[in-house]
Parts: sequence; structure tokens; C-alpha cells
Amino acid sequence: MPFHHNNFERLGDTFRLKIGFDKSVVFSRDAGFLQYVLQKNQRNYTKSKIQTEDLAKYVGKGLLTSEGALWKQQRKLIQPAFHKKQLENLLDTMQKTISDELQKIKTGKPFEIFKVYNDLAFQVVAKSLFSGGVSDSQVKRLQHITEEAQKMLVRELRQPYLHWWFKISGTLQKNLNLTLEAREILKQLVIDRKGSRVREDDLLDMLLDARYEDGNAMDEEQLIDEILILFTAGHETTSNALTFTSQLLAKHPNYQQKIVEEVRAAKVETDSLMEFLRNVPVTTRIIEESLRLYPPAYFIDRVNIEEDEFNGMKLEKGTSLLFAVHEIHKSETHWENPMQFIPERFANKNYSDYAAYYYPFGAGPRMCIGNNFAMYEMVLAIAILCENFSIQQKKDTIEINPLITLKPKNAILTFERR
Ligand code: HEM
Repeated sequence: MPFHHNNFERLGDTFRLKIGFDKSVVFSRDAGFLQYVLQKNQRNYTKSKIQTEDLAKYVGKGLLTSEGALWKQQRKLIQPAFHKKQLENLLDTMQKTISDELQKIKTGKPFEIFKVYNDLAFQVVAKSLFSGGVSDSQVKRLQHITEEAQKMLVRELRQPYLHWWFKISGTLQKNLNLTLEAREILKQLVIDRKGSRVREDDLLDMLLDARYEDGNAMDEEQLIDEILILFTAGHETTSNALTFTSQLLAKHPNYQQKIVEEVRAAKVETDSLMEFLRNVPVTTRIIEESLRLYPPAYFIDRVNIEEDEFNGMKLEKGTSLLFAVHEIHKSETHWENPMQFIPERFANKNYSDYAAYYYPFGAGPRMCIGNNFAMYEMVLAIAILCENFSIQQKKDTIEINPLITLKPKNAILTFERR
């Protein structure tokens, strides 16, 4: 990221880098350009090969990896399952899963927190989908396979010259076999649910109930693709954000106290989790500020279908565009004291006041379908965390590891029970 920052400072808010003979990549931190590509002229833009073909090899053609008519049809079908009203049904399961997972925090000594959040985020998606119908060993295996696929994808992207070796050494095939194993586990879970008379009102029930315009339901293979995608899209991003938020809270302990006070007061007011979520604005702002400073999806990429032009820059058909969300989030043009952690900047503001330069969940028709899900999950997790633990950090710095997502590095914190 410092490398990108220096390039932007040197070459301007939008610049082009030649890659090889005939290819170039346009990097931009111009929020207006991002809006043009993701919203205003989104019809002329598709996702990159990495987000579609390369990832689809492991997780199939679901929402994140599909394009065109298939994506449109799937988005329309799945969107209602992520409406706030439907998500309300998942909140009890989410809360219970989070409380159980946070029990794994070790107190009194330096402790690497990322692993706890990684398991937590996977468990939350798994339990939101399958309720009690999925065993611990099935969840563990699915998580292992999802993470192996992600690691393999990173290796393929970082070392494209080793593609031949991945192929002949059997590494690639081993990962593809793992994916097949995950599909078998999911198939069995779906068969079990279809055969059961119990209604769980969870995400799987929503996906099984959903009907296309012609009255048909999703076929089994498509359903499994979508489930694999929800695991992939919903787990690492959330665990990164929860880790960064905990590190920020360790650096700014006065905000831990604010959360504890707010959470205790909100719990007295209501037993409804949805109401509780509405009554904890300070906790919500802290997470929003963490997503501004450390957006897990720190780059958003697109490729144009037909030739285009923006602000005088000609974009030949097939140009790769990379939008640096982390740079837009730290622009002095849009944010006051952008490098500082100031959750109050979101106070008394509506999302529409800052939406033009705040993109943790993307924008336009392909904006994250799980944004409310993720916010509910993160607010509950941080509320439960602070209610039960105080957090300290020795180092003053927050280390990052920018891969496909912006990952934390050495997130070693010390927790004490409150
Ligand atoms: C902090 C957590 C999360 C962040 C920062 C995040 C961020 C994003 C971003 C930026 C995109 C758009 C990518 C693009 O336009 O190229 C996206 C798409 C997506 N996200 Fe999330 N996400 C998070 C959590 C989740 C969760 C919890 C789920 C599901 C349970 C989820 C499911 C998806 C799906 C399915 C897409 C593809 C949507 C489509 O193309 O129609 N995400 N996410």
C-alpha cells in the first residue's frame, strides 16, 4: 500500500501502468471515476478475470464470480434473503455463535486474535445458512477447504510463472479435489434439509424457497455455487474488519469504555436484537471508521467491454481498472484529518452524506449483498467483546498484509476479563 500511495503522489489520482507489450492497467483514487464505472456507466464494465474465472475455478459461478444474465437473475433471486426483515430471523443464531466463539479468547497474555475472528466469521455464515443442521466437523472441513482455495488463488496470482508446476505437481488438482469434497458435504446438507419437516427460517430455507420469474427454484448445483460464494465472500472480509477494529480499540481504550456504557444501556432498554442494533450508534460508528481506515476490500477492479473515456482519458476496450478504495477513504479532499481514528465524523450524518467517497462495500448494482449482514455481525461481535473483555496492545502500529483482501498481520493483543 505505501507503494501505491507513492505512485499516486508521484503520478496523480489516475495513472496508467504498462504491463507487457500491449496491456496496461489504470490505477485510480478518483471517487468520481469509481462512481462512473461502478454506477453511472456500469453496463460497460465487467469484473476482472481474477474475480470471475480464477476464483470460479474453486467456488463455481455464484453471485461474486458470475456476470451478465446469470448474475442478474441470481442477484434478483437472492437479494430478498438479505433484506433487513429476513436478517432479523438470523440475529439470535448470530449472537449465540459469536458469544461461543469469543469464549476462545485467552486472557492475561499476548494473544493472536485473527484466528478467533476467522473461525467466528465462518461459523456465523455456516450457522446462518444451516442452523443446527451442520456438525462441527463439517464446518471445520468446509472452512479448511475454503481457506485452502483462497491460499491457492493467492499463490497462482503471485507466482503465475509456476502455473506449469502447480499443474504437474498435482497441487492444482489437490485443490480442485478439495472443492469437490466441499460440494459433496453441501449436497448432503441440502438433501437433509429437503427431507426434514422442520422449518428453520435460516438462509438455506430462504434460498430453497426463492423462485425465479418462471416459478422454478434454483437447481442444486447453482445453490451449492452460491453457498460456496457466501463462505468465500463473507468470511475473510469480516474477520479482517473485526481484527482491525479490535486493534483500533486497543489503541484508543476510551472507546472501549464508550461501547461498554452504550451496550449496557441498550440492553436495559430492549430484549429485541434488532432494536438493540439500532440503539448502539457509537459502536456502529467505530466499525464504520475502522472500515474507512482499513477497508478489507481495498481495491475494486473492473474491465471495460467497449471503448470508453473519462475526463479526457481514453480507455481502450478491455482496459483493466483498479480503484484504490483505501486511498479514497484517506483523501484530504473528502475527509478531515483522514489518517486519524475519529468515529464521531459519522455522527449526525446519513449514509448519503458520505456515500460518494466511502466504499467499504463497493457501489452500484454489484455492491456487497451481505453489507447489512456483515454490519449486524460486526456490531454484535464488538459489543459482546467489549462487554466481556478489556483489550490492550503493546505496539502502537497496526501491521497490514495486502493480499486479495487487506489482511491484518501480527494482531497480537492482550485481553482481560471485565
Ligand atoms: C466487512 C465485511 C465485508 C466487506 C468489507 C465486503 C465487501 C464487499 C465488496 C467491496 C463487494 C463488491 C466487490 C466488487 O464490486 O467488485 C462485495 C461483494 C459481495 N459480498 Fe461482501 N463484504 C463483506 C461481507 C460479506 C458477507 C458477510 C457476505 C455474505 C454473507 C458477503 C457477500 C458478498 C457477495 C455475495 C458479493 C457479490 C455481490 C454481487 O456481485 O452481486 N459479503 N463485498
